[in-house]
Amino acid sequence: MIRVLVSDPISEQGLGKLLEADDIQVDIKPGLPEEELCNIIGEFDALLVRSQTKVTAKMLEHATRLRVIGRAGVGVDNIDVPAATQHGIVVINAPDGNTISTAEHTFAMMMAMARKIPQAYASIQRGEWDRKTFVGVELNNKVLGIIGLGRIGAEVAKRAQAFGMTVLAYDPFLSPQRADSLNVKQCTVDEIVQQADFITVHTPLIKETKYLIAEREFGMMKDGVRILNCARGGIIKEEALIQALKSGKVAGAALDVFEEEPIAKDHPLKDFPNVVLTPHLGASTEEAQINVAIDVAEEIIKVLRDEPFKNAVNLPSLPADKLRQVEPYLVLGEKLGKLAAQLVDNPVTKIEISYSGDISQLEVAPVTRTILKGILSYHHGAEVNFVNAPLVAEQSGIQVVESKTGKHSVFTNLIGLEVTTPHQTRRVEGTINNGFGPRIVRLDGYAIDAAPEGRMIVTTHLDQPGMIGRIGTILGNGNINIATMQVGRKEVGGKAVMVLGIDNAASSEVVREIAEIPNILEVFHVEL
Ligand SMILES: NC(=O)c1ccc[n+]([C@@H]2O[C@H](COP(=O)([O-])OP(=O)(O)OC[C@H]3O[C@@H](n4cnc5c(N)ncnc54)[C@H](O)[C@@H]3O)[C@@H](O)[C@H]2O)c1
Ligand SMILES: O=C(O)CC[C@@H](O)C(=O)O
Repeated sequence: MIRVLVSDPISEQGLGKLLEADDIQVDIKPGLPEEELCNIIGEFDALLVRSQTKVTAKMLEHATRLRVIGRAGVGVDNIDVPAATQHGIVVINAPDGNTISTAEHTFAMMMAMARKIPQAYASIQRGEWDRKTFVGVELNNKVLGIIGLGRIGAEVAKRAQAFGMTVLAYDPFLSPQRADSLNVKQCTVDEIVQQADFITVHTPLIKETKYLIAEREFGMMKDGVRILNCARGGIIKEEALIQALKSGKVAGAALDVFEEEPIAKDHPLKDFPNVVLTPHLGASTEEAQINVAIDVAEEIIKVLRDEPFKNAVNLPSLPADKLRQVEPYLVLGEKLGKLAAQLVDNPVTKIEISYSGDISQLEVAPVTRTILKGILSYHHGAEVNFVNAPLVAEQSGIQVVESKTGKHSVFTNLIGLEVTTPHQTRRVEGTINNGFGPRIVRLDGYAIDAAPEGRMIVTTHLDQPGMIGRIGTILGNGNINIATMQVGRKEVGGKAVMVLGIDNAASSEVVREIAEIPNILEVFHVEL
């Protein structure tokens, strides 16, 4: 039985598909302390979290069965993603489900700050009727600077234009076409901070965005600027904001997120009458919580059932149609990797992968991963998988070179794989042959045609009369049936390659006997 642990409060309505699956048992245990999570995590195949559970490297040390961590939301900063990758655990998120909620919350915060609504409400609650203190500003004709124009930033831009604002935007991945289609003016961060009346950030919190807005940027801003953060605490430096509020440079701030959450009871930001604070509520709508739970539950089921999934944050993301196009090559790639690994000694120092013909037009990153997995799992064991194979290669100091060439002179599609160790370089090539599926078509440049499956005896030898017969006799004496045979050579009497498909495993004794035949150069017992 597949077991899933839900360790944060997540909409049960959204989790429907997981809860209804016959082969999946779901344990809902929100709020467990780290110690207890460490004790039980080893029993689960999947972990589903929101933002409270901290998925630490320490916890992952105990997660011996875990295949996937699902985050019901966008930000994965509560998950140690590098540690998950190291353990070969897929991390998926639900990036779309709370976009509108967070964009609307940003807007609610902007309006609340501009019109001092929370302060006016608090005054009414105190029994006052004060119509002088709470004079606000209009959004109309103001300049809004958006830093980070992804899903949420773009929705904020649309709403701002409906309110008559001019929108400036900075995002390193913003194309001029996208900027045009969203009717925003592309600017640098410096231009934004100098020109905007309102500034809002919608980036993830990463090395490049930590303290993106700090003392220097506040110093460049217009007097009376208003600041919003509904993304992550730490993109705007709180200490610098506090100083800018004190000096009067900043006329208002609206914050949903903080450098430390929950904020301290005596947090200085609470003391400013012109600051509006909410406790990380951007995604807190009924709709968003159902949406993210549905999205993440569906994705977790796909990962657990080995079906294609799309929202992994530690894998190259590929739309489903593109993934379908490369699917046949995934099997071929892994088999070529396994074959090459069994034909070379250790340590592997370089892996060169070339894609020719049809496949060179496709997104090959997943194929490269399966090739690396095929090679590395032979030496590193089951802990190497699709998720961590590139990392294991890097950590092992293996140089990985990927290239694409156009049409191939012989094959409509071809994957070439060259594996180098300090003592040798070996090249295997494979194709997808319409009607015949994956085929190994060359070994060290010798033409062969073999299905990459089952057990094989692979030899290199000198092409001389009687070689095939002698090998056949040894295998026959060992009660090993030959299912298929392929011999490739370049010239009569020269070096040749033989690939024998065999029905049962050959003992090391049998392999040694073959190796002792005169003019046998190498013999390998291969299992694919
Ligand atoms: N308050 C909440 O409850 C809440 C809810 C959802 C999301 N969020 C936060 O909002 C963030 C944005 O969410 P999204 O769905 O729009 O994500 P997204 O990935 O669609 O957009 C993020 C954008 O930031 C841009 N970016 C990256 N580095 C940048 C940099 N150095 N400078 C400027 N832009 C940069 C990216 O190119 C991308 O376009 C999330 O990372 C999450 O932390 C908060
Ligand atoms: O789970 C939440 O409510 C916060 C979600 C939000 O910060 C996110 O990154 O998706």
